[in-house]
Amino acid sequence: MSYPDIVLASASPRRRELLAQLGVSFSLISADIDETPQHNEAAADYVQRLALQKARAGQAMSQTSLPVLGADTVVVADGEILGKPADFAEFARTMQLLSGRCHQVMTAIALVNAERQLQQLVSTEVCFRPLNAAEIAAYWHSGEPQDKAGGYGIQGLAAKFVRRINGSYTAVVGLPLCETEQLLLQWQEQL
Ligand SMILES: Cc1cn([C@H]2C[C@H](O)[C@@H](COP(=O)(O)OP(=O)(O)OP(=O)(O)O)O2)c(=O)[nH]c1=O
Repeated sequence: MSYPDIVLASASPRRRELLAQLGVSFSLISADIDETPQHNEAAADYVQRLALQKARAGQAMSQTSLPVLGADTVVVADGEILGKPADFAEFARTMQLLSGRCHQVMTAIALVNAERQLQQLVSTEVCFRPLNAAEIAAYWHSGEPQDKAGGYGIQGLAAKFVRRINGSYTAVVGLPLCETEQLLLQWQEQL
């Protein structure tokens, strides 16, 4: 079965590259939404709400009848949502939380048009070796952490911090390819 043509509602170069790996034909739209968590919002609810909001915003902006794909990724440690670090202090605190232990990376995807919506949540465990203050500072100055959830990129310099993962590597990078393909096929089947 072939995939539908879609619109990817994302400004993330990682998501663009990952989606291209599937061989899906897609156009891009950048949907800016308010990413503030609601009071006491659980991480799984938050990440699913944002993926859906991105897809809906992309759909409204492009006014397309094609399915629009939105995604959101957060790092979760001790139930706390760790988004993109605003400054070095926040980043250093995040790295201290992640150092020498395992955390969850949650990525939600949503595929929508005016009539339908499909959603999926993917949770992956990532385990870091212990990090020292000097390497945390050096990593910040590399420029890699600033635009990434949890302040790290598993596909980049932070690969050396990762002892093991249990789950979907592509979900950690920002778009779970196995589940995205299944969602696209499910969309086609239901037509
Ligand atoms: C944990 C982790 C996150 N990330 C990235 C994936 C996402 O791009 C980003 C999480 O921020 P998001 O808010 O999910 O996405 P985004 O703002 O980059 O893009 P858009 O909303 O336009 O789709 O962090 C990595 O690249 N590698 C990693 O190991």
